[in-house]
Amino acid sequence: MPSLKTQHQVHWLTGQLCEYDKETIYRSSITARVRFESCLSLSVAALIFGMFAISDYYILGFTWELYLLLTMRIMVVSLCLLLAFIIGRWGGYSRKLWLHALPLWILATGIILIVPLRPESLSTQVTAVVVATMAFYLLIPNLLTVVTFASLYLNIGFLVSAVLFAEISPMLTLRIALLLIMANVVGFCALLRLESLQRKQFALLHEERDQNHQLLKEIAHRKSLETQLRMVAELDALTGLNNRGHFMKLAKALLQRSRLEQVPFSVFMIDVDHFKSINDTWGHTHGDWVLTKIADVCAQALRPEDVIGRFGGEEFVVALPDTSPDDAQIVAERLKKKVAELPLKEEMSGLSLSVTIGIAVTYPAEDDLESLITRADQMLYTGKRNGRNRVVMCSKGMEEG
Ligand SMILES: Nc1nc2c(ncn2[C@@H]2O[C@H](COP(=O)(O)OP(=O)(O)OP(=O)(O)O)[C@@H](O)[C@H]2O)c(=O)[nH]1
Repeated sequence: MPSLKTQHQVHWLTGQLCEYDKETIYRSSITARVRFESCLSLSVAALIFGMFAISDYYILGFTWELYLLLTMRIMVVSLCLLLAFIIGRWGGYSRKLWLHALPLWILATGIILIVPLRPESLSTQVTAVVVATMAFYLLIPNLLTVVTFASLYLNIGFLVSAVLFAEISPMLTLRIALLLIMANVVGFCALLRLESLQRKQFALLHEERDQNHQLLKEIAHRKSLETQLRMVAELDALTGLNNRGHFMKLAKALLQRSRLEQVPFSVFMIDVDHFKSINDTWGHTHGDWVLTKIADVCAQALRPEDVIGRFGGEEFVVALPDTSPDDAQIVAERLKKKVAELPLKEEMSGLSLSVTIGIAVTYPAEDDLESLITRADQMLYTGKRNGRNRVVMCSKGMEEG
């Protein structure tokens, strides 16, 4: 089993997985979370942005600047809420990246536009820009690349706007620039760490899941091999019946149970009559076919609790627990009849297929299996001697019938 040592390459600057396919899978896996969180945080950000209209009123009073600001805020809030709704319904990083970038750029534009309309409250606005920058990086879930560009746009735009409309001194410009750079560096590094950690964790989980999947496949493969091996060891390849060894094992267990339950136990030895001539006349393939058909008849005619085996060649053996001599006779006759009625291949129409069945019954089940089989075999050969196509019974204390 491979160990969990694969290094998951995360890009040092973007925090994204270097393998495109893995990055796509990662983005798809977080789609639902991204939709919900983006929708929520964008809505909150838009509403907070809108609420600053109150301070606009206190600073500007009913002036044309206030109306302009109100119009701008309403547009920004409406657009952001609309985009938050769209992202909540359909947004995901994997394909619609622009959809996630757009609200950040709209918010940034809104913040930049405040400077020319309220140049006297620049210090408050610097704080607002720093807070907005940190919110871009850390609160609104987005890709590092998307956030970085939106944040640079906000910061550079704000600085240029401050120089142009608030006419700040070079020294103040430098101080504000340094403050904004610091906010960006902190935000960028924090998000970079977060992004790469999340992806590494995801990649590890994914790898672990792959390995578990591989392990399950391996287990299933081994189980199927085991089943195949068991079948080879226990079943006859031609007929699918138990082979001799496995039959003996199962039949011994049945005999033991019959002994404990004090019920009769019967054994059939079944031999196909004149089977050699079937082989000689139609070939071994047809002979094999006949054997499989007889095996099917046995399987269908007997109870599920009876154990059937191929004893060798054209000879079958059946163990029937809780079966009295009378019942055994009836079952064997029925079996013989079903074999005789077997529909044969067209070219074998001249064949009258039959079996001879020797039965041995023990009650109480005091004999061992080997001696029961020997007695059934003796009955079988009695049947063969007496003309075949018959059932011959011998039970303990009984003469052959
Ligand atoms: N097609 C085929 N023939 C088999 C198989 N195993 C044994 N035989 C053949 O079965 C034949 C058994 O012949 P015999 O033992 O003379 O028995 P029989 O011809 O059925 O005669 P009776 O049992 O006395 O009625 C032999 O020719 C074997 O080669 C098998 O798996 N497939």
